[in-house]
Amino acid sequence: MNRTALTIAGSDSGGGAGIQADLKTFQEHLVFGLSALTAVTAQNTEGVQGVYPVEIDGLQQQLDSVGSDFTIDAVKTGMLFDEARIETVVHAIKKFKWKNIIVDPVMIAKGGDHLLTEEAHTALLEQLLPVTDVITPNIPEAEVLTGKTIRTISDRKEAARILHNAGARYTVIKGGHADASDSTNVIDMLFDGETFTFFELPRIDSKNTHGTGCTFAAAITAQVALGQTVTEAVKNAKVFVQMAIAHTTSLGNGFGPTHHGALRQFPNEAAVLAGEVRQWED
Ligand SMILES: Nc1ncnc2c1ncn2[C@@H]1O[C@H](COP(=O)(O)OP(=O)(O)OP(=O)(O)O)[C@@H](O)[C@H]1O
Ligand SMILES: Cc1ncc(COP(=O)(O)O)c(N)n1
Repeated sequence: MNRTALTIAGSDSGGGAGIQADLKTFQEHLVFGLSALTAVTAQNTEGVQGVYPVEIDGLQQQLDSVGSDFTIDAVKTGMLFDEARIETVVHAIKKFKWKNIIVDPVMIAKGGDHLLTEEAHTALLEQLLPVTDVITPNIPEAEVLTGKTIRTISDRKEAARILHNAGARYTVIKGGHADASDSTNVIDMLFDGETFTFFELPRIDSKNTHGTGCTFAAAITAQVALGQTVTEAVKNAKVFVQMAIAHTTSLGNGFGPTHHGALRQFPNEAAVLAGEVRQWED
């Protein structure tokens, strides 16, 4: 295990999203996980009970500690909380010349709690996007970042172009949220600035989807750290998260976490699933 990935995100005490989802996902890929916490959340499957941002000095020192000591193969950002923390993260990315920056623009937890202040949206667009390799918004996040309503695939394409023009080399607009074009399948769309690539698998009817966005972006990060192309990374991450949703064991009383170890536990099923991903370009 000689590849490393750094997650810069919030802690989810419930273990299904945030730093915990990221580190579990890195470990499942045999990538050594490093972390810098932006905030501590008191959270479970029923919601977010409290948000406690880490002091800016504390965040900066974590980034300096890992950046000055480790070679980092890929970096993932999740909950960044506010503009000051975004600036601190962008400063570290530039200072340590980190490459392979995967940005999950986490804004609102499933229960509706804000994990990023509204004032920080501009900082995300103007400061973080120019250093971003892959951004992975869900549909509501893509709508906020682009100011466009997204209902159709063609709306999604337009949003991806806007995010590309804002600096993201690759944009993945995920389809977990209401996808008018097809409700029995979930389509994730990748844009590299020229080509749109679509990845489709059946929608799983489950309420245990807490942390799917974090897990998906962390799997992309791990795959990229291992040297995969972004296209392969997105496809493999989709299989990883599909397995994780398919094998949840309802933990907690609300929206339960996914099973991060499912692909390892059921390798034959995962191999079959990998062959079932419908992938096409446009
Ligand atoms: N019910 C589902 N069945 C199958 N795949 C799903 C389902 N929900 C989400 N996914 C997949 O999980 C990943 C995350 O998608 P989603 O759009 O839910 O992101 P998100 O909203 O950021 O996640 P979160 O709800 O954790 O914030 C994508 O790869 C998507 O295809
Ligand atoms: C610390 C932290 N980071 C990210 C999420 C988003 O995950 P979800 O939308 O599945 O609640 C979260 N709930 N908590």
